[in-house]
Amino acid sequence: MASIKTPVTIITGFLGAGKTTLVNRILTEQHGKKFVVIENEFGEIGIDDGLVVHAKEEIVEMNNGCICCTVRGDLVRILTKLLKKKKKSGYDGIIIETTGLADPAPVAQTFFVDDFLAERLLLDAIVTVVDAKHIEQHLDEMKPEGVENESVEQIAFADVLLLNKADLVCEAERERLTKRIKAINGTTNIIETTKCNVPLDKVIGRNAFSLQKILDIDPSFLEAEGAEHQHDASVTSMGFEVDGECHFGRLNKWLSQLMVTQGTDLFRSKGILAIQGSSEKHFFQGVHMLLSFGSSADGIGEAWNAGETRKNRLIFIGRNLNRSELEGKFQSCIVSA
Ligand SMILES: Nc1nc2c(ncn2[C@@H]2O[C@H](COP(=O)(O)OP(=O)(O)OP(=O)(O)O)[C@@H](O)[C@H]2O)c(=O)[nH]1
Repeated sequence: MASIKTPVTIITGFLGAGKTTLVNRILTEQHGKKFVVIENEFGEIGIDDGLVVHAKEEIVEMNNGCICCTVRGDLVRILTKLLKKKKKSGYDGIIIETTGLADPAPVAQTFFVDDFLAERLLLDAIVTVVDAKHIEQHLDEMKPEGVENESVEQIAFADVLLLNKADLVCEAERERLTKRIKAINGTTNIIETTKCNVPLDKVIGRNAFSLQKILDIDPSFLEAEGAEHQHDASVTSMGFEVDGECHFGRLNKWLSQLMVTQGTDLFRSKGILAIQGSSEKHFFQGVHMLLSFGSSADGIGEAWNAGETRKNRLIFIGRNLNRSELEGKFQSCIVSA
């Protein structure tokens, strides 16, 4: 007897575009559905678990590599495990948030080349979130020989595309960008958003993924070991964990300076922080030169538990980053006990 397949939505988009913002929207909106979210982060340590809203939904972290290459085996294992406990956990769908540097094609391929998964899962749509303020500089990047431009791939494979951060650009820029996006992907449905404010039925339950469309873009899509995906080695991720509480004034000054002096090369920065005198978990979010702060008091993540060791986790992704300098500067924001 044929059983109904479980829908899967892939949320992709370049670093800082608004993927987690969209996941948070899906997890908080009243839609009566339960989702399992698989979060994949680029780098040695994960931050996003602390940046998703505190929800009943299950969040599965994959932090030891990029979902489109090194940890694809892990993805198959996680999905297989989730399917085996579906009856018990009773979720309606699965959402996969890729890293900002992922090529979505190999992730999508997982649902066609693994027989067990192909029989039970339906790839509903690839939803690409685009940062209207910063995308052009990434589309324009010249990549080394054999390395794909991830931001182009993410747009090319989009079934639904959110042109996000509409608040940061004027209408003329949005029109220019829309033309550029259509030149890469003429069939995607483009929705302009601010903070991914989109009705959920525009992104979930779309049944929009078309295998034929993908085969037109990439004829080797179904070949199990299709074209090897290569990341741009000049883009690196630096993550570190530091115990203790930080001085907000010093931290703010350092990060603000960093965004100004290195904002072009610093694609993404984020961190979960313990701030002196506060029981909330604080976070910062940087996308190039834009920096913002927030805390668990805003409903993102949870406050520190009584007795929990105060630990700061930070990630910086970009080019020409100096680990010891970043770590040293952060250490100088720590208040001695
Ligand atoms: N001004 C503005 N900021 C936004 C918008 N959407 C998201 N942001 C902010 O952009 C930053 C990055 O958003 P995230 O949702 O974490 O982006 P992401 O794509 O998940 O980032 P990575 O997973 O690190 O690649 C956060 O500070 C968001 O609050 C928007 O529409 N307008």
